[in-house]
Amino acid sequence: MSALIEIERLTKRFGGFTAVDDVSFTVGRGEVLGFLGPNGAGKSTTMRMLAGFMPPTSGTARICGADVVDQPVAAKRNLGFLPEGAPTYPEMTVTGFLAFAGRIRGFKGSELDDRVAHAMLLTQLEGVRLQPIETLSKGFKRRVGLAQALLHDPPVLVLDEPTDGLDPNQKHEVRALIRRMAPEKAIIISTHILEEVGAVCTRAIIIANGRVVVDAPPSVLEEQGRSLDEVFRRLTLGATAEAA
Ligand SMILES: Nc1ncnc2c1ncn2[C@@H]1O[C@H](COP(=O)(O)OP(=O)(O)OP(=O)(O)O)[C@@H](O)[C@H]1O
Repeated sequence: MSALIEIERLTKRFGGFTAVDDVSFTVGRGEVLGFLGPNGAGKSTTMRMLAGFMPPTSGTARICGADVVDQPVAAKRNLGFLPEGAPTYPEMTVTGFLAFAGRIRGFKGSELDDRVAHAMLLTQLEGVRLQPIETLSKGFKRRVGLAQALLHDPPVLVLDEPTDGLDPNQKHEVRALIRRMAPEKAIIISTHILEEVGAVCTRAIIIANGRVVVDAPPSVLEEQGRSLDEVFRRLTLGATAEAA
């Protein structure tokens, strides 16, 4: 079976600046891809294009075979996307926002209630279910975004820094949740926490200046006698200095 995520020669230019430069890779079911790179490397821009939030300058992205530009509804049906930052609609309560997201996905009645309750259970949000999102701490806001991404149990998850702002216990919980879901899904997570890659990822891609510089399982990178931290610095320090 073909890969659930297919990115081919994806490129994004902002004026004369190339943020994502000819990036190609695929992710199959059962893979958790760690997407790494220094600040400004192009991770969020790549994820936004894959999620259909930003049109590419050139190249294509497909989710379960559906092109994110030409077949956006089919692509989004199979995608859960956690963008950077906090969920929109800050004045909504947690359940209000998740029910709204569920209705947009076409759920109603008891199925909608069940999906909202299950997503809150997975992300441990029951204690704040009636609180407006704007009054939540950063970590809880992050978990609301994650609950929204999981609501329809999609086969593809694209999670931009899913553990950003979480306390150590919650980081542990979210990593365990990703590992539990992994066999059935294709998952991309971006992170700056290199230990997270060893903990949850089956594969790591490092990008620098918008280009892929490494694509390998974390164990292979570490087998070369270097820690992932060393590999990261060796491959990206030059790139950052060049860009500066
Ligand atoms: N809408 C935009 N207009 C102009 N430049 C942009 C826009 N969005 C992103 N960029 C630039 O593209 C580059 C890549 O940004 P991106 O947010 O994808 O990086 P990142 O790898 O996710 O970084 P970080 O680790 O800091 O989140 C940066 O130089 C950024 O300033």
